[in-house]
This record gives sequence, structure tokens and C-alpha cells, in this order.
Amino acid sequence: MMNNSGPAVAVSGLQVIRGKRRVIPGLDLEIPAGQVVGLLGPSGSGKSTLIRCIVGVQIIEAGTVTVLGHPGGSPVLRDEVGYVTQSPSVYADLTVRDNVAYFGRAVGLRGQALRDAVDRTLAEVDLVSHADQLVQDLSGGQESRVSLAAALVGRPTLLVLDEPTVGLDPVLRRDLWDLFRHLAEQGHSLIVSSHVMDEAARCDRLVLLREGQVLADVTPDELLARTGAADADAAFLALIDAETARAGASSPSSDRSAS
Ligand SMILES: Nc1ncnc2c1ncn2[C@@H]1O[C@H](COP(=O)(O)OP(=O)(O)OP(=O)(O)O)[C@@H](O)[C@H]1O
Repeated sequence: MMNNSGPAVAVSGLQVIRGKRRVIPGLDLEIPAGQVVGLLGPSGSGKSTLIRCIVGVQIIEAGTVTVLGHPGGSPVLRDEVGYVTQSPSVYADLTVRDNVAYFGRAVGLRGQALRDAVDRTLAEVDLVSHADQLVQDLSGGQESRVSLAAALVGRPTLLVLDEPTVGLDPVLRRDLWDLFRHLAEQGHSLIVSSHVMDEAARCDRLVLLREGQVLADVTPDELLARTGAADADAAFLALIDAETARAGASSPSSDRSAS
């Protein structure tokens, strides 16, 4: 694990254009190390785009993204940042075990260390009983857990997960959140995007995005206290309503297309 005394991620003045739209119009954000940080927001709010900036696969119009003290996407970060996209990114014609071993070898694991890391990771994502099955024969939820295992096997310092619990049943979702917590306790940093507001309570910190901007950067308790809402879902809606009312009051003729 990389030694890094600063934040896991520092974003300053970030602007991103996708298609013809400025989908991130200027974003500042600091994500502390050693925590599970939830990236929440409605569909199209920019969660995946921000994640793509953090892992270094997004062209940036302006601003900086610093990851573990290095510019996002730097070669030095290759083994230190694990990224799980929304769509599974493993080999359909390999078994579960061979996939995880392949990604373990890619980050330099060999011999017994590789075998131990594969066994441990398969157990963590609850795929031991499917280890010798081809990925093409798995269910969607099982396949997405193979992607997670592939990102996890090298124990990256920062793990970035784009909607990792989509399509999983409640028991698996709970077990995965327990795993995320366990990794944070070991000093790993996790950024987890989610639509599912009841998962917000499992995070140390929440970053709520809307239209490519940070609507709130708070702990779950602060979110509830600030809005007086009973749960994260209601709190988020309350924040959006307040922001919409504020924007409407300050600029009645504002054009939201902002490109
Ligand atoms: N390949 C693309 N080309 C042009 N615009 C894009 C592209 N991908 C995303 N966008 C736009 O960028 C904005 C942010 O999209 P993004 O995928 O980051 O949102 P999101 O919050 O991750 O959404 P979801 O929760 O639905 O995955 C949206 O307005 C979307 O239409």
C-alpha cells in the first residue's frame, strides 16, 4: 500500500466537457484517506465522469485531480488504484479463479502469494463455490463480483467502485458493505458511487452531486441534521428542493443547459 499522508483525492477547479456539454462546470473536492466515501446523486449528475477523472481515463478541460499525491492517471498509480466500472470488465471465456489470478499477476503477484491473494479475494466476494466456473456461465450479480475481485486482488491503496451493488440481493449488498468497512479499517480508501440512498448510512462521508457540482460534502449524521430528514433519501430530496428554490430565487432566467 502506498504511503500517503495527504487526502486520497484532491480535486481543484475541475471542468469536464462531454459531447458538447460542460458536465462538470468547476468542482473542488477533497476525499480523505482511509474512509469509505459515498458518491451519490441522480442519474446524469456526473458521478461516473468524476470517477473517470479520478482514475485518469477522462479528458479534463481545466483544473487538477491529485490522487494519492500524484496527478490522476500517472503510471505510478497503476497498481495503487483499483477501478470497477459499471459494466463487467473480466474475461467471459476464463474461469472465475483464472480471471482473478490474471489480474493478480498484472499487479506483480506470483507463486504462493498469488494463490493466497486469489483464495482470500474469492472468499471476500463470496465466489469460492463458483471458482472453477466460466464467467460466461455466471449470473449478472456474480459477474460483477468477479470484476470486484479482479480490482481487489492486488489490495490497491484506493478502490474506486462505480455502483458495485447494482443487481445484488440484500444479503450480498450487506456483506459487500461489511467488506468495504473492513478494507477502510485496514487503511484503504474507498470511493463508492451509488443510487441507493440507504447505502449512504454505511459511508463515513457523503459527497452529493447534482449537475456536476457538489451539493453537499458531509457525514451521514450531518446530512440528516442539516435537513431534519429521517433518512438519506428524504435528506437528499430536501437538499435538491432547497437548492432549486435558491437557484430560482437568485437567477429566474438562468439557462440550465450551460454548455
Ligand atoms: N460518452 C458521453 N458523451 C457525451 N456525454 C456524456 C457521455 N457520458 C456521459 N455524458 C453526459 O455527462 C453527464 C454526466 O454523466 P455521468 O455518466 O457522469 O452521470 P452519472 O451520475 O454517473 O449517471 P448514472 O447514475 O446514470 O450512471 C450526463 O449529462 C451525461 O449525459
